[in-house]
Amino acid sequence: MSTIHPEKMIRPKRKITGMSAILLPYQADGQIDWTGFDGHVVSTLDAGLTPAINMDTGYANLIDEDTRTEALRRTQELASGRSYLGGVFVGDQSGADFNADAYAKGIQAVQSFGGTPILFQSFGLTSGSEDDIFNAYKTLAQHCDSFYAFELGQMFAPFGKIYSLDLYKRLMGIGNCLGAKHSSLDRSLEWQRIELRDQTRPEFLVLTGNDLAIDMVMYGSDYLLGLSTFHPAAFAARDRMWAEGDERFYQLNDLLQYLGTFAFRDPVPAYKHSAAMFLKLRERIATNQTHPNSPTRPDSDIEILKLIVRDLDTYLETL
Ligand SMILES: CC(=O)N[C@H]1[C@H]([C@H](O)[C@H](O)CO)O[C@](O)(C(=O)O)C[C@@H]1O
Repeated sequence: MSTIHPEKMIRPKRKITGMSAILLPYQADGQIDWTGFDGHVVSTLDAGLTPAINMDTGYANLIDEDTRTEALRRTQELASGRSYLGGVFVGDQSGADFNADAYAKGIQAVQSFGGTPILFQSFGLTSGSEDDIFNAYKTLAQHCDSFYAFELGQMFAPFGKIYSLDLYKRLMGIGNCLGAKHSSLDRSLEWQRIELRDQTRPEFLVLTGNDLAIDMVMYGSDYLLGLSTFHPAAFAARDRMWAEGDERFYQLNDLLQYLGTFAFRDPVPAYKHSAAMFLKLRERIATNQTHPNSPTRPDSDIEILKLIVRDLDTYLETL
């Protein structure tokens, strides 16, 4: 039996840290829409959220080195001193050894543009024993000023791994590891992490990646979501309401959750097309095109997303 009592964990008026995975938009001719990217990074920063670039929403596993670097260069300039996260993705194959050099290179690239690295898992990072995994993070931590870890369920990526609580505790003991994104879609596992964090290192950020349970912030999670890229200002407004004890938090959260449940339905990776459709409807980007190798949604989604845009706009106007 679990010892977790979620009802006792609710943390009213907590200040939420919001991080948002930035969508990489495309033009009709298949080129990257850098103007749309810039605008989106700026509106995320201006809303008060921390942009996370070169994440899954930025097609981390599909883009080339030059694109990754260009995203970093632009974000550094736009952030002008404000903090942002850059994904460090190491593509390898099942059975591969841990490639510390490839991680170090990615970390160095993010840091050279003033970003904070968030380390994607890889086969090489997650396939060994818990001691091996811990030692790998210890090695990588030496290359970082500070960094974030990332746990990903296997339904998302074959190299993903959700760690034992014991290993999670050891990772929290790495001083310059500021937090970890948790993407298991399992509330219990996330509550366990929050509880452990509260007991051992209260300032460590448990960043929910659960777009199907965005209310995890009520219990002590912060977030690094793909969903918040659809409407950074709405997320920021919701977070402020929680911090102020404003009961309107709940209705805004409900609207955003409806969007999340729709956009992150099976097949989940097509959420990037949903995001592009939504941002296009909101006239934030020029097209709803995705990376050519990314799965798509049917056009019939657009009518539903239009209703959600309308409901959100109507609600935000009443505030
Ligand atoms: C449910 C979940 O974890 N969603 C997250 C996804 C998946 O982790 C990723 O699609 C797996 O490949 O990644 C993000 O979009 C991202 O980092 O860009 C954030 C989003 O909150």
